[in-house]
Amino acid sequence: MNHGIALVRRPSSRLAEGLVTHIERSTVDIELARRQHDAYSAALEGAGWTVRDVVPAEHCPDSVFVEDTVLVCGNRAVLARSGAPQRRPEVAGTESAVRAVGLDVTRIETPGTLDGGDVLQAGDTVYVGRGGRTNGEAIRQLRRLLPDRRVVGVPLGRVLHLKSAVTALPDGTFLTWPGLVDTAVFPAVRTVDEEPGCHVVPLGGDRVLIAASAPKTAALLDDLGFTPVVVDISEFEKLEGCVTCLSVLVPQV
Ligand SMILES: NC(=O)NCCC[C@H](N)C(=O)O
Repeated sequence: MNHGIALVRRPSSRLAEGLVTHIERSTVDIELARRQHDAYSAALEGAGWTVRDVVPAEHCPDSVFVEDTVLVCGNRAVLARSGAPQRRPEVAGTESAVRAVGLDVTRIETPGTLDGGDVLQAGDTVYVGRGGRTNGEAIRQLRRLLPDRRVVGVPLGRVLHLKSAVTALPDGTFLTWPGLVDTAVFPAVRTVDEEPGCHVVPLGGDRVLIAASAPKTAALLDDLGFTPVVVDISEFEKLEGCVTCLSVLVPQV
């Protein structure tokens, strides 16, 4: 079964210089990161996604976190404008990739700032984290760009992105880690026991991508009737990355 296209972007050899905001910097093993990225891509292929590489951006240390550069909603791609100015050059390569896929392209314009990691879609609702990378102006712009969606702003606490704190399961429930975000706006919240456990990517059917650093949550998902697809992304976690941020899924419509 082919679920659609998964955009990924190979790590820059400058990955270790990536931004860290809420955690201590630790040493990144670039060779291990490359192997983990290959395994991540293979996991997507194995779950029925056609993996396409966005042209690498060697001069951008954080470019592997391709999710932050674009929001894909149906046949539309909204190019992001990061609240971290050093990440803005990453968008050009993503623009070429989403145009090649045939998506209709718009963009967040100045003074709006938005990272794709702040956007969580569930049904017709688009939750947008308001924090260090995404501002109210971008949320306003998204409402105009996605008139058929309900756009809900969510104030963030001490966390990089909305999807660092909450993600959605295919059954309509939300996984969260306590204290990072006001969960009152989300229906059917499940609190997990480990921080990386609140980062999941539904891959189609009952498969759910989750990091190896969240074994208790992987067991919970299995117990709830999902099939966890486990990937080790330790080198990306050292830069505040999680399973969501290493790809952009473009489901077949
Ligand atoms: N969506 C994501 O979770 N992105 C992770 C981005 C990590 C990167 N070091 C950054 O601070 O921008």
